[in-house]
Amino acid sequence: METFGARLHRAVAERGPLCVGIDPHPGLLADWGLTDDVDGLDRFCRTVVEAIGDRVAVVKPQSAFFERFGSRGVGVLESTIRQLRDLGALVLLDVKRGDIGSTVAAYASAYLDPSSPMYVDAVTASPYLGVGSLAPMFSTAAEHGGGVFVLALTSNPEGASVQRAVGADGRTVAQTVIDEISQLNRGAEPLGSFGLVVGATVGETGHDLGSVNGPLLAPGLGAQGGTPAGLRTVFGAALPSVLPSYSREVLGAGPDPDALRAAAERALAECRSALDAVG
Ligand SMILES: O=c1ccn([C@@H]2O[C@H](COP(=O)(O)O)[C@@H](O)[C@H]2O)c(=O)[nH]1
Repeated sequence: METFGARLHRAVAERGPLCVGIDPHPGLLADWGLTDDVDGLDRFCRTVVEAIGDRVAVVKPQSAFFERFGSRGVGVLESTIRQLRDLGALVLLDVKRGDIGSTVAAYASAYLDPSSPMYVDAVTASPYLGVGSLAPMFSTAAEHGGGVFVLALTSNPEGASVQRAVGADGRTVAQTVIDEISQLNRGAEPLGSFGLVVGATVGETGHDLGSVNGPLLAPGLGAQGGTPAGLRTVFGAALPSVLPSYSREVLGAGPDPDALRAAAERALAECRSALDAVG
């Protein structure tokens, strides 16, 4: 079985280093001339899938925007996931789950077990009940070729007060997360399956991201003010492992599928040149 790290490495080689988020904000539904209901949600997602599902390496639906419509919204999420996977995109569900280990095991079955209706290639996870509490996600992901992206230094300004807090051993919370994920990825080739989330907005991190040997998801580009040029400052020598992620910046170009495609292509070109400028 091919690991998530290997599948991601191949997808990025074939389609380029870009993740596009599906975040159907009420304002975007309105801008697209859609109703703020399940039909509008479904139309929005089908348009995004049609425009980019066969060309973007990773697509990241934001679960919150589906959950707000209850079970029918979750139904749209399930069918969006299926359509994206059929078109060859890797699906990273942004759901930021975390809990005590026995409950994390249930989340792992929900998202990372291929027999689940909500099965995706990877999920985002929150480490604030302890990275060790996420162990069932890591083991289920490893068993089925899935991936987990753990929050380390998030793109929002409020994150720093928790993530940069210093523990008894002198390391920040973020560095503890970085170290534990690096340990999980040790020796993996061509890339580990366990990633980190590090916002494109955080500036120079003062943290060691060089030994992670896994993907570094960089949200916060575009709408939150992060820029491709700024990625070098944030990631330094770890730049080759970065997976830049845009949602509103690309989605705002819709509803015309050609315009959405063009926005994704523009984002990819800018990220490629920023990432290629290493060294
Ligand atoms: O640190 C983080 C972690 C996750 N996100 C999520 O990414 C998108 C960003 O959307 P934009 O429209 O590109 O701002 C959204 O789903 C967030 O929940 C993040 O922004 N920062």
